[in-house]
Amino acid sequence: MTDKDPLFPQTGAEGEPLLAALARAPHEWALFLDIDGTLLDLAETPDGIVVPPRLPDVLQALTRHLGGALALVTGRQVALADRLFTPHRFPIAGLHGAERRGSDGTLIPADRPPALDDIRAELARAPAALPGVLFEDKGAALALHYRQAQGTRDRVAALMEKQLARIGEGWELLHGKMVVELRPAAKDKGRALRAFLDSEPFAGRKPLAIGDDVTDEAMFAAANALGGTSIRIAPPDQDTAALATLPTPERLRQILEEIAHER
Ligand SMILES: O=P(O)(O)OC[C@H]1O[C@H](O[C@H]2O[C@H](CO)[C@@H](O)[C@H](O)[C@H]2O)[C@H](O)[C@@H](O)[C@@H]1O
Repeated sequence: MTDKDPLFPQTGAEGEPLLAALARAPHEWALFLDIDGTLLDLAETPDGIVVPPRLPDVLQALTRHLGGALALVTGRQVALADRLFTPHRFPIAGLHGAERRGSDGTLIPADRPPALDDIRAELARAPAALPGVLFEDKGAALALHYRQAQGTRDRVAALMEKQLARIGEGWELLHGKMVVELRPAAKDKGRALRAFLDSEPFAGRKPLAIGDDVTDEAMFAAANALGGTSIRIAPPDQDTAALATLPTPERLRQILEEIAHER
C-alpha cells in the first residue's frame, strides 16, 4: 500500500473480490448503484445514453437475490431513470439525493422554489451564446453540459456561479463530468444512502456503493463509515474515498450479469 492523502485512502484494490463477497452472501449486503458512467457508458449528450437490453432484467434479478436491497443513486431525475429501466422500478435517489423513493414506492420529491424559474429561463438561453453547450432541465435542478464545447468550461462555470449567487443559501454547484449543476445543497448521495439503510429491507445490511464521479464520493464515504465498502469505476490510481476500483461500466455489467445468472 502506498502513502495516500487521508481523505482518499484507496489502495488500488480491485473491485471484483468485493462483488464476489456480495454474491456469496447476498442477505448480508445492500447494493447502491450510480447510473451514468457506472451502469451505463458515458455518451456525448445526456440523451445519447444506451441501456443494454438485458440490463433492466439483470438489475431486477439482483434485486430479488438481495431481498430487495438494491437502490439506484443518481444525478438523474427519478422519472427519467424509471424510463431507462422500464418495466422495472427500483428504490432510487434522484438529483444526487434531493429526491428519493424507498422500497414502499413513495416518492419524496425535491423542493422546487419559484426563484428557480428565472434561472431556468436564463440557462435555457445559454446554448445560443455558447454553441455546443447543452442545457438540461431536471425540474428541481439545472445543468449546463460542455462535453461538446470543452473550450467553454470557464464561461459555463462563471455563468453557473452567477446563478448560485442569485438563488442564495441552500443551493450548491456540483462540478461533474463536463457538467456544472445547480442543486439543493441539503441532501447528497451519502445522506441518501444513510436514509435507505434506516429503512427496510436495507436496514442491518452492509452497504456496497458503486459510482464513477466526484458526485459519488459522499456515497463512498458513507458506505465505508457504515461498515460497508465502495468501488469507483476509474483507473486504479484515481484519488477517491472508494476502497477499490473497476475499469469500466462494461466490466461492472458483466460481473452483475454473472451474479444474476449464478443465483
Ligand atoms: O449520478 P449519475 O447517475 O452518474 O448522473 C450524473 C449526471 O449524468 C448525466 O451527465 C453525464 O452523463 C452524460 C451521458 O453519458 C454525459 O453526456 C455528461 O457529460 C455527463 O456529465 C446527466 O445528464 C446528469 O443529469 C447527471 O447528473
